Amino acid sequence: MITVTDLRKVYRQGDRDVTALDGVSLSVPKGSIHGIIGHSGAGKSTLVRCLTLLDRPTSGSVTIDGRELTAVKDSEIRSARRRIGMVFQHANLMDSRTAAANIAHPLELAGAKKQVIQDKVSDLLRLVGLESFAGAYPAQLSGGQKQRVGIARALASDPDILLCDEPTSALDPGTTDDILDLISDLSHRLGLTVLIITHEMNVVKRICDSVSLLEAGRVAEHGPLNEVASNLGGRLAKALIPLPATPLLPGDPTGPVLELLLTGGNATEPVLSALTRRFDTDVNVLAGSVETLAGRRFGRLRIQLDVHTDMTAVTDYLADQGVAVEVAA
Ligand SMILES: Nc1ncnc2c1ncn2[C@@H]1O[C@H](COP(=O)(O)OP(=O)(O)OP(=O)(O)O)[C@@H](O)[C@H]1O
Repeated sequence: MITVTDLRKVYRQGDRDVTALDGVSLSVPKGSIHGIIGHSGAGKSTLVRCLTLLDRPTSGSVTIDGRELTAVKDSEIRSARRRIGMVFQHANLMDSRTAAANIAHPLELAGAKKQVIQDKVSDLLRLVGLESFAGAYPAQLSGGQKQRVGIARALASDPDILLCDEPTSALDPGTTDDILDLISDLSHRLGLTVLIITHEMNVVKRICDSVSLLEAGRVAEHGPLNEVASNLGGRLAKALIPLPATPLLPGDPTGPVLELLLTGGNATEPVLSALTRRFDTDVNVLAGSVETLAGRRFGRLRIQLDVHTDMTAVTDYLADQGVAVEVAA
């Protein structure tokens, strides 16, 4: 379990202070996958540096499985870091070492015995699906295979958590999905707690159990995926279930426009035809999107109704049906 409480990091730049993290709190239950999403400059790299003790936070605390990281003495930093497996955007492998020797490296540094290293490395190669690539050099591996070696190396010291910093940003979409599925599978099989830092919503959609939106050093929204996706007005919901813009063109009808969010059961129910029958109104679908997130279906619709429709009655009816409604225009 990872618990971050009121973490602040202020950098001194010339004669002014830059607040990179402004009271970040988050909690990631053991064995789950939490995504941190944010634009450039939001504070993601600073958070990674504070979590890996590359930077000391100005205030606040970080605990991993109950152990306070921020209290670790400088002399204990190296052993504390071994509890955190790091996966980066680029695998940063040593070109002169084979895949197996790259994975062995942290074990050698920790002084493990030769036989222990050999056994562990072959287990790890199997775990990441690279049994037949033990002797391959990085130049002979694809981007996805290199990332698999990087993941195996991160797991070599049996870490309590896996911290992935933009692990798929340099990969093509198919390889991205393979690597994300591998991380998800490892988390489930090993009971590994994973924190994944990304600017790609696809990463959150595919494997995260929960997510935090980082903005200007603060957590703007957070929660389990199905909770944030159910919040019609939320930015995470808009990003998780995006709708294309539908600007009005000359000659378009001018009736009221509604945005609807259908979750769980009602995402598959014929809400629109019920609406048409009940209110004797035409429904014009302007945009729609259906996503399956955390095993649940979410539908988002932008619809336009007949200009004479009783909007209060419609919104009341939809709310009764458990459909979240926002009047867009
Ligand atoms: N060493 C530093 N000294 C001064 N300011 C810094 C330092 N590191 C980061 N910052 C500032 O802190 C803020 C957050 O930066 P950070 O690199 O953590 O964002 P980020 O979300 O990782 O962005 P990106 O996705 O572009 O890497 C920015 O305003 C940045 O200029």
